[in-house]
Amino acid sequence: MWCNRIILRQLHRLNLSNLNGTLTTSTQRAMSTLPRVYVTRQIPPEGLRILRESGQVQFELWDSDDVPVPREELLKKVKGVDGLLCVLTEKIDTELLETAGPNLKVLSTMSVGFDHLSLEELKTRGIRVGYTPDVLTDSVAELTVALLLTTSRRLIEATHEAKTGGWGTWRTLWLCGHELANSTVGILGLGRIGVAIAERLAPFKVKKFIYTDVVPRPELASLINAEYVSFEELAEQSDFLSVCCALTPETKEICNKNLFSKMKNTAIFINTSRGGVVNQEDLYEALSTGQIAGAGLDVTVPEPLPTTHPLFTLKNCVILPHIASASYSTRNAMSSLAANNLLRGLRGEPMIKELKL
Ligand SMILES: O=CC(=O)O
Repeated sequence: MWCNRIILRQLHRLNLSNLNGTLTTSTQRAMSTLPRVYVTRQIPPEGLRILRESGQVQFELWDSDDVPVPREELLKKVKGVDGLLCVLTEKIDTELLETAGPNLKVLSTMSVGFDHLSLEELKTRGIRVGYTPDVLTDSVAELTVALLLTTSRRLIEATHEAKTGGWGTWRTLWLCGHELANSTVGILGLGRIGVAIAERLAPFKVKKFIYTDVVPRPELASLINAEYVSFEELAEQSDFLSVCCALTPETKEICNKNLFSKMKNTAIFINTSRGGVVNQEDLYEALSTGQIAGAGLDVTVPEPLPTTHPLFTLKNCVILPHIASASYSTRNAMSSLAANNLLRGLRGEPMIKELKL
């Protein structure tokens, strides 16, 4: 047994597809009894190393980071697997779970968001779900601050002007934006990320933090001295409104005409959660008519947003390609956590970060 484990670790380090036919029968037999796992993306190296060296699973991988696994291929590969490690581009729905069959007991997503998962279906089937909160909080908060400043101080417009000859003499009101000092910052959905954003914004001399959520979150709010307000008050009072809530049926398109029409016309709207919380037609209307001053979006519907989308025509809309957690250290941490969640789940142990279904 001990010997088999060592051999298996070594084999997993190698590309097994090149070894077919050279494995001894007993090793092949030992391997075929290991839980089968499908990994839907070439995840960062740390997570793959953990899976390989565990000696606990046999896994197949969609070996690309540039192209998501085609749905048809995914459905083929999940048949009979015991575990699945996915990213946010894969829809884990009834069809997929049905195709996977009853062996599937553990799903691990390399994301903090879980709107790509049919939680009800997973619960009904007794499938445990791991995800990757916390390890990305710093990275997402940092990017949110960067996006907020880029949008409010019009940095994209400014570099464009400098590069393309629009930079004439120094002008008194040219490219003026809105500053954080003495402002009110509103947070829609106060969780770990909202707190981390506020902590980073506070040194910019923000006057007041306000937030709204389904219920008050006094413990988190006390960390940043934030006041609980209604949704309407959040809209009316915020100079900067940062969306940090999860996408659920309740929050779908919650940022719509109703919200934008109540906002100040000097306000900046920032979304680093999910594109689905925003009605993009209403946002376009609000931005193009000057109802609000600007928007910074790291997330859209769909992703990628077609380059012909009207939002791309607006100077006061900064759009990033969903990169909030994209730092090397964070993506490796997410990959490790996803791999460890999966392995623990398959061992029947509590995961490091498990969703309560
Ligand atoms: O959007 C990123 C994530 O959910 O991890």
